[in-house]
Amino acid sequence: MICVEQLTKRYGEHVAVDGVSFRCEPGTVTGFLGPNGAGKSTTMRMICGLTPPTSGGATIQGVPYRQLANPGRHVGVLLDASAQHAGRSGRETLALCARVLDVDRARVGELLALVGLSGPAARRRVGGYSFGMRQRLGVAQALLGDPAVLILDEPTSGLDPEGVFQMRTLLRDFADRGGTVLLSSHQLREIEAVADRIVMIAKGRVVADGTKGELLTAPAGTLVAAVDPAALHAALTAAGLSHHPTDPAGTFLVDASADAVGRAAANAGVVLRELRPAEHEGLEEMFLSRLGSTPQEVSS
Ligand SMILES: Nc1ncnc2c1ncn2[C@@H]1O[C@H](COP(=O)(O)OP(=O)(O)OP(=O)(O)O)[C@@H](O)[C@H]1O
Repeated sequence: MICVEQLTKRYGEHVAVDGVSFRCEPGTVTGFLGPNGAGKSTTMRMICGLTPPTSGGATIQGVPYRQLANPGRHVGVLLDASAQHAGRSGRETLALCARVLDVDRARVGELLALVGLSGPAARRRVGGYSFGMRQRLGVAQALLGDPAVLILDEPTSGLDPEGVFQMRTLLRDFADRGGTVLLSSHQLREIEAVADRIVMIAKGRVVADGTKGELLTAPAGTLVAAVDPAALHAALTAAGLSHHPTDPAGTFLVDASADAVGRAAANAGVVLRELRPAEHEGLEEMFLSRLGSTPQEVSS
């Protein structure tokens, strides 16, 4: 469990994070979204005790990060994949980390395999790794202490499509086994695919916080279009089905099931060219609508 209470960070006059509160529960993946400069990394750094908050606080498993004994056994953190010693191999990096965390060295090989870095890649120096390989190593490092909580800042950036899929599976499995995941990303499709909850911030403030079901509202009803929109309108009216046009081409959103709409059209002899359940608002639409219609300036 991660609890964030009224976290605030000021840099001089600039408020980078402004009274941010949210919770991440065991068994869930929380997607942490926001435009560039919104304050995601600063929030995560404060949760992990790397940046002192101006006010407010955060706990992991009920305790501030800095008070956790051997924190890597409780929380796995990936904030900056490039912050690894360039002269060590991937295997050496994890082996050293295993000693520090006092975990079984056998886990090193297991985790290298899990993130797709076994074999020759494990023996190469990290300085020669691509950014995606460093991300993979960083995730392996975060998992090494078998923590109950993961805090990952953009772990899928730089990953190839297979890596993105593996990461999604890995995080889903981790949460399904009772783990708590806080994950920031700009890849909205990834967040939509893996997250149970969404916390979105803009200009340092929370602008959305809820389950995917709560935030990505599904308009009830059916979308229907006919070769003759006027005839369809008449058929829906005759059947007593409430409806309104959604585009100039004559597609209607009907407040009824597809069965009922199809029957009304068939009874009136109306030829349909489209009949489907209305789709929910996607994460991209939610993201843009929460930012407002005007283009955002990057916070400076
Ligand atoms: N050490 C610092 N000194 C001064 N300002 C800072 C510092 N760290 C961050 N900021 C400012 O705080 C704001 C939030 O930055 P942060 O890196 O947390 O945003 P972010 O949401 O992670 O952005 P991105 O998606 O681009 O990574 C920005 O305006 C940034 O310039």
